[in-house]
Amino acid sequence: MSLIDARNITFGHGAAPVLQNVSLSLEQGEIVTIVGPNGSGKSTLLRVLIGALKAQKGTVRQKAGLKIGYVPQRLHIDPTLPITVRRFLNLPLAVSKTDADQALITAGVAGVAERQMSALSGGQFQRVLLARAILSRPDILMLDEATQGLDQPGSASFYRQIDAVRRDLGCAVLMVSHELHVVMSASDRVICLNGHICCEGTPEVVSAAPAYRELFGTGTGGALALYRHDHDHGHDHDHDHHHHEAAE
Ligand SMILES: Nc1ncnc2c1ncn2[C@@H]1O[C@H](COP(=O)(O)OP(=O)(O)OP(=O)(O)O)[C@@H](O)[C@H]1O
Repeated sequence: MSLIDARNITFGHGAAPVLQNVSLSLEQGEIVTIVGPNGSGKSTLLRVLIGALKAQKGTVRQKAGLKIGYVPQRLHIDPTLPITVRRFLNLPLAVSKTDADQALITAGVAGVAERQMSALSGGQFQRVLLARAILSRPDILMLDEATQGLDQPGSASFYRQIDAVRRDLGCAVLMVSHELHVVMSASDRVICLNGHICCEGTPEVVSAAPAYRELFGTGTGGALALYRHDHDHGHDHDHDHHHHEAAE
């Protein structure tokens, strides 16, 4: 079965629904990106999927024993509170020194273990969060706008790291992002969310879809073609859209 399978999710923080009839499933090893405007329910959807929020309608089924490594959108650490990277990695569960060091290597920040969290650059900080998520040996890595505050080379490099981590752990990746061209190029599947799912499919299919263009314009087409790494294999999970032409 799928790692996670959400069907017809409806959720509201108050009276007005934020998510309406959203269905999504994730298969082993896939990289799926959720894009959508501010306030479109992306973070809320991730929190429903991990079980932090309970859907008012619909079901979320997780494969038995599923482990999710969650990298939040923001994590505020009080700068006056001294805490080393190594201590941080031992929260909430103690891990061995070897495992911690290995996770830092996998996340691309070998050697920062004894530094203060407050002394890390934005990119290093996000990689330490990634290392902490890796330590649980997740089946799914979930990243919520994990590259906020990084410049474009910084986030491109972060996403390359994610790809490497996926290969190392063999996990699936579900991420939320605003950076359409960088992220879409690295995804097997893109889901365009605006309270409901507007369109979904391969990056090419989504970027050509009218609903996507209405939300984001057509400006990313060229960049997408540039950044897209070549997939020479077929995607057998293409969706039923009729527009299969690549982005211009
Ligand atoms: N704890 C909460 N209580 C009340 N409303 C909330 C809460 N969290 C989010 N919302 C509202 O739910 C809607 C969706 O928020 P969400 O954070 O899921 O959107 P998002 O797509 O992740 O946005 P962004 O791109 O700005 O991060 C917004 O209108 C937001 O104000």
